[in-house]
Amino acid sequence: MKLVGLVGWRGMVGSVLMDRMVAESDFDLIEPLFFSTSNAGGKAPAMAKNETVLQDAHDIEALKRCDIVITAQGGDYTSEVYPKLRAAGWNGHWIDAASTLRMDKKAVIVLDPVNLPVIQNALAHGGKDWIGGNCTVSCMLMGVGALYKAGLVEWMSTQTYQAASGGGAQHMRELLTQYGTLNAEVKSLLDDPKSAILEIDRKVIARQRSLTGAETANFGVPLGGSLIPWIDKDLGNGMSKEEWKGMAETNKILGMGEGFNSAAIPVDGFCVRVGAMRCHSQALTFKLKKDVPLADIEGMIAADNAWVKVVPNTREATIQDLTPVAVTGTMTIPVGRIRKLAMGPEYLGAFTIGDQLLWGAAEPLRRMLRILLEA
Ligand SMILES: NC(=O)C1=CN([C@@H]2O[C@H](COP(=O)(O)OP(=O)(O)OC[C@H]3O[C@@H](n4cnc5c(N)ncnc54)[C@H](OP(=O)(O)O)[C@@H]3O)[C@@H](O)[C@H]2O)C=CC1
Ligand SMILES: N[C@@H](CC(=O)OP(=O)(O)O)C(=O)O
Repeated sequence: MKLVGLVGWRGMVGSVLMDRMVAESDFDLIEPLFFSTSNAGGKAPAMAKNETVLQDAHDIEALKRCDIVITAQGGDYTSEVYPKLRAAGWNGHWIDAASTLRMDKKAVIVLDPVNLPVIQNALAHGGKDWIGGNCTVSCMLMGVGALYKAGLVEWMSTQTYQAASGGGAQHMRELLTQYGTLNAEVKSLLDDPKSAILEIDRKVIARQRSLTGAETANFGVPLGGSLIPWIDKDLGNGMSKEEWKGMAETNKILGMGEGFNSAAIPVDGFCVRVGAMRCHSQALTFKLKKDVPLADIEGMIAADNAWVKVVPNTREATIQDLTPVAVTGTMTIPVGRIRKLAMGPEYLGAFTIGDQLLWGAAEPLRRMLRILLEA
């Protein structure tokens, strides 16, 4: 059995990964070796078999024992440990949730329902670095990858509605705490059906504007009852790094190079943080290369993979099935609001949602592990 090192397994992404690995009986196929950055020598979790002691995640010799390392520990860990491990001559497979290595020429961004041929080609050529994509990009391609595979997309514009979980566990806590704070501010007025709504509104905005310090430590500004139209670093050219990833990673996943060559498909738009918990939603506008009947488009999308689900473009189906509340904790990727836009028959609109901890982070890694075990 392959010795598989697991790093970052108790974090938020790592815990979702562990749950999925248990659900899919992946531990039956591997000898797991659990690592920790904070508790080396401690007891490994229940999934451990023969190796029941937590290893030091910075111990290169311990990592070198592994045939495969799968990490959701974060980018700083990858930046520090990966080069040392390779420099020490380790030739194993590195599967990583962090963005650090994504655009490295040797690395493949893994999303096998979309790019299995790219993965297989890299495997055949000795590829060893398998990196999970940006959550927004992965969830989008799980939904509408069919249109790209069919060569139909001239360009795509995205408007995202990204959940607090994308920032990490502390961001989710901060959002909920803010909601609680705002509710407490107007509780007595809410309890009184005769109170004036504009009085409630005035108190809420005053409290939102007075949120400071620990109350906004993670997002920097209030998110509860608001939104933040900037995610990740400022690239200095008017674009956020999250927006840059849309084009760069989409093209790389599809095997079209690093994303900004002349053959690349333009993908651009605005990435916005909203007060959802762990589902990223996005409104998509496509310019197709030709006019394709709507029924054909829906059929193509529905047939693309086992998880995508076309939601009829009706009010009732949309509000029931096309929301973060409906999708959270599920593997389903609904795609709805599919319709031709007023700009012309080649212009297509759609709306899609994905659990950013499942298809957006953990699941592509787990499936890459399976591909390696079955290779
Ligand atoms: N959050 C997201 O949406 C996405 C994240 N990623 C990547 O995954 C990385 C990890 O993200 P995420 O899982 O959110 O990070 P977490 O902060 O939840 O976990 C990272 C590590 O923090 C340590 N840790 C310290 N305190 C705790 C605690 N109380 N509970 C659990 N773990 C704790 C653990 O390391 P140890 O056990 O060694 O102490 C853990 O592995 C990110 O940095 C990013 O690179 C990728 C896609 C999406
Ligand atoms: N940036 C994403 C989360 C994330 O971790 O992305 P990446 O894996 O590209 O760093 C968000 O905030 O929603």
